[in-house]
Formats: sequence, structure tokens, C-alpha cells
Amino acid sequence: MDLTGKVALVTGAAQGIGRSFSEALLRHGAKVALLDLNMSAGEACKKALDGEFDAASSLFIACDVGAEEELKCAFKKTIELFGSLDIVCNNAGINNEHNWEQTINVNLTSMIRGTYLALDYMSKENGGKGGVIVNMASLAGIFPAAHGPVYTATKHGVVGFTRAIAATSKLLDYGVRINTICPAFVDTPLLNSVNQEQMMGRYYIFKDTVKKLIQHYGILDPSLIVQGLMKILQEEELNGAVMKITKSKGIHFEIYETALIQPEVK
Ligand SMILES: NC(=O)c1ccc[n+]([C@@H]2O[C@H](COP(=O)([O-])OP(=O)(O)OC[C@H]3O[C@@H](n4cnc5c(N)ncnc54)[C@H](O)[C@@H]3O)[C@@H](O)[C@H]2O)c1
Ligand SMILES: CCCCC/C=C\C=C\[C@H](O)C/C=C\C/C=C\CCCC(=O)O
Repeated sequence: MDLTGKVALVTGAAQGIGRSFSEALLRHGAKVALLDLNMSAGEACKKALDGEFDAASSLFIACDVGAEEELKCAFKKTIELFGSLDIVCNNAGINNEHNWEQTINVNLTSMIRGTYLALDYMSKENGGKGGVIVNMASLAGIFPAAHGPVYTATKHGVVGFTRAIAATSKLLDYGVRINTICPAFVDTPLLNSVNQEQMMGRYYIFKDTVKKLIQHYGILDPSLIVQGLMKILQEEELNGAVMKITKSKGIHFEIYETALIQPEVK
């Protein structure tokens, strides 16, 4: 996919992986809607990006992805300003085992809603011209993390939903590729949640164990996750792929058995 002039929407774009995605998309000539709950970080991010790229190429939208109307409105604004939509990165996520219902809402419900909204605009079934959706999961979407059962559940949900909706997209010829990325630990502010009792909840007792795990497995630079995103955008055959990114193996894929015979619907 040539990214020049393409329109992307990135959630959780003010910092961390989402910000790195947004910078890379702008660098490749795309226009980017930057969605984030954190107004001050979002505005600071937009200002910094304007110093490097044409200010008209990006738009910051204050948006809580967990709030249905706000997310709908953000998609609408993006299309009103930029005229189309080609790429959606459902990236916003939290690690909050204390308020675990919020973790489910942000990490899973909003990924599903973001995917459906993206399909409403991009699916050929609705007169759209196709596109690419990337849903951010985690290695905790493949392996259980004893230190974060709800985080693990949401990320397993993202992986399962993405694989299934990607199969639907293929069957019904939506023209939209949908993939997921599962990184190990990445150097972003999210890792600070390990030190916060109000985030770790009853698993705060594991904080030193998790820190040792992080030290053992190493911390990835966000630029490697950007490389994973670019691979997904460029390799047209990738649909329903579960991309893993670790220090020891770099970018690679989870291989699943073919479990179900998919019915022919056309
Ligand atoms: N950092 C890691 O080690 C790591 C590893 C694997 C997967 N991930 C996943 O990558 C994604 C990005 O994580 P990160 O490490 O960049 O986190 P981060 O905390 O550094 O950044 C997340 C961004 O999302 C925003 N956000 C949070 N809740 C939101 C909401 N309700 N609505 C809108 N924006 C919201 C935050 O304000 C923040 O700007 C998450 O889904 C996370 O689970 C992170
Ligand atoms: C998961 C509970 C601790 C939460 C730590 C905070 C956020 C980090 C979340 C990331 O999504 C990473 C989560 C799990 C990584 C699990 C194992 C790493 C194994 C790495 C390897 O095999 O190289």
C-alpha cells in the first residue's frame, strides 16, 4: 500500500506506540486523525508533530474510545475533514486490574466498536473502497499472564475477534484486511502501571516479579512495533494474521491449526 495521501485514524495516539504509529504514517505521506482521551498530551503531541509535518496533515480529536458516541463522532469528524478513511489502528489500551470493567471496555469493547465503525466506512459492502484495520493486542493475547488476568482476557479477546472478523471480511469480500499485533514489553508509559497499586489492584503483590520478567525478556523499542505495522500495511496477503514481536525472535507470526471449515456464502 502506498501511504501517500491515505487517511489513517489512530486511537491512543498521544503517546507510546500510538504516537510512534502516527509519526510513521505522517512520515510516509498519510493524513492522520490522532484520537486520545488525554487532552493535554494530545495537544502537545499535535504541536510537536506540526513542527515536523504539515499541520493540515493531522487532526487531534479528544475522544474516550470507551464512550460510544465520542468514538462515532471522531470517525465522522475524520471523514468530514480528510474526505475518506483507509487505515484504522485500534491501539488505545490500559492495564487496570483494579477497575477491570474499564479495562474490558477500553481494551476489548472499543476495539470491536472501532473495527465495526471502520468497516461501516471502508467495507465494499457499504460502498467503501476497502482498507486495513490493525488491532493492538499483546503477547498476553496468546499466553496467560498470571499478573494480569483481565488484561490477558481482553487481549485474548482482541486476537479471537480479529481472526474471526478477518475471516468474515474475506468470505463477504469486504476488501478490508484486519490483523493484530502482539508485542512483548515495549518502552512506553504503560509499563509504569506495574508500580501503581491503583492499576495493579490485587496483583500489586506481583510487581517485583513483573519487573524481573521485564528485565529478563527485555524492553522493545516502539520503532520495532512500527516496523510490524508497516509490514502489515505493505503485505497485501496478510489478513487475520497474529503478529508477535519479541526481543529474542523479532517480528514473527503465531501459527494456528486450521480449526473450522468456513462455509461458502457466495
Ligand atoms: N507497552 C507495552 O509493553 C505493550 C505491549 C504489548 C501491547 N501493548 C498495547 O499497545 C497499546 C498501546 O499501549 P502503549 O504502551 O503505547 O500505552 P501508553 O499508556 O503509553 O499509551 C496509551 C495511550 O492511550 C490513551 N488512552 C487510554 N485510554 C484511552 C481511552 N479510553 N480513550 C482514548 N485514549 C485512551 C492514553 O491516554 C495514551 O495516550 C495498548 O493496547 C497496549 O495494551 C503495549
Ligand atoms: C501482564 C501483566 C503485567 C502488566 C505489565 C504492564 C503492561 C504490559 C503489557 C504488555 O502487553 C506485555 C504483556 C505481557 C508480555 C508477556 C510476556 C513477555 C514474554 C516475552 C518473550 O517471550 O520474549
